[in-house]
Amino acid sequence: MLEVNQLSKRFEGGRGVGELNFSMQRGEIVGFLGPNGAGKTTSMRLITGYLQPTKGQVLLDSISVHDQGRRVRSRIGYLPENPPLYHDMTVSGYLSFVASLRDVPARGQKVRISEMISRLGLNGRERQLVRSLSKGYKQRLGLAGAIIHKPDLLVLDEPTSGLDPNQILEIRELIRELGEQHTVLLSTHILPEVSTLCNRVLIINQGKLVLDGSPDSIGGRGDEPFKVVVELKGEESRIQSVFSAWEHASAEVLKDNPEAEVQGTVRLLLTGRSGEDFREPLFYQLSEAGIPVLEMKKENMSLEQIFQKLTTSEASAGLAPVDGKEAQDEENAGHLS
Ligand SMILES: Nc1ncnc2c1ncn2[C@@H]1O[C@H](COP(=O)(O)OP(=O)(O)OP(=O)(O)O)[C@@H](O)[C@H]1O
Repeated sequence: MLEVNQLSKRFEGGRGVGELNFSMQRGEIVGFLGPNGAGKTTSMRLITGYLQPTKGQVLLDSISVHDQGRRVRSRIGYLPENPPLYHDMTVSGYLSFVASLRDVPARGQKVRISEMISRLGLNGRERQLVRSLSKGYKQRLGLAGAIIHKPDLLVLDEPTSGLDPNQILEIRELIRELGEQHTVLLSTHILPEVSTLCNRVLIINQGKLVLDGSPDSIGGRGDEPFKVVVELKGEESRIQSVFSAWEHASAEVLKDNPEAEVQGTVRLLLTGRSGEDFREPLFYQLSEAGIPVLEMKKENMSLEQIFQKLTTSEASAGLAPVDGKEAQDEENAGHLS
């Protein structure tokens, strides 16, 4: 549905975004992550046609967002980080203003506005001035304005930023619902938000895309050693001897359970080679040695760990492709040349 090809924007000082390549299928909710200044807002403004690229193109169902602006933009809804709300308007006044701006046919406007009001939980606030709305309700109103023209693609720039925990949950729930009818690209700093809402994650760092994958698959990236944590019953010295020369993995005793000695249990972290799942030989090794297994768990890197790894100074060095998609040219990492 959305194709982003070689999309670049160069600002003075070499900042901006460089050669972004990714596509989105209808119905996906894609999380767009990156540290401050990585290029999320710039990318979103390029994708929505609010900013002209220095190079590259954005196609919505094969139509260029930049060449056929008005025609394509009517199919995109954009909620900027600070939605431009007019504070002296009422809630319904604002929605009717946006509806006209977005070419919602005059005949259907009233119905559409009342649909938006009930869909976004703004009932009872129709005549309230925008300036007197709480931040959470302003965000709801911004979202209502972004979808009033029934866009296919919804682009949300940090939609939960500055909200309190209850408002965050409410807006997240709304986004989840919107994701049932719209394709959503969503930038955020809140990593659990991505895990709970999105079926795909893009990570951008210093203007470059450094990861593209599903939240589940990126935890088990192919370039990481295969790791398993086991909880075993028995004496530590005997358990260690079982693994002292084991061919599949090295073992390290974890001292994270103060009750372990009293319980007569040992927790081990086993680290093997990347891509080699040794759980089956592990089972036979332990059963041969007569050591009961209380728990066995494959260790995946958390999204937080991956984010940190990809966006710190050694960012993007040695990245493996995820979900068959190559991370972008590592030589280009850093500021754009
Ligand atoms: N209009 C502009 N003129 C010059 N430089 C700009 C402009 N807009 C953005 N930049 C620079 O481009 C880079 C990317 O900025 P951008 O706002 O896209 O990052 P971001 O990932 O959205 O950051 P944040 O999470 O802090 O909102 C930054 O280095 C920023 O200073």
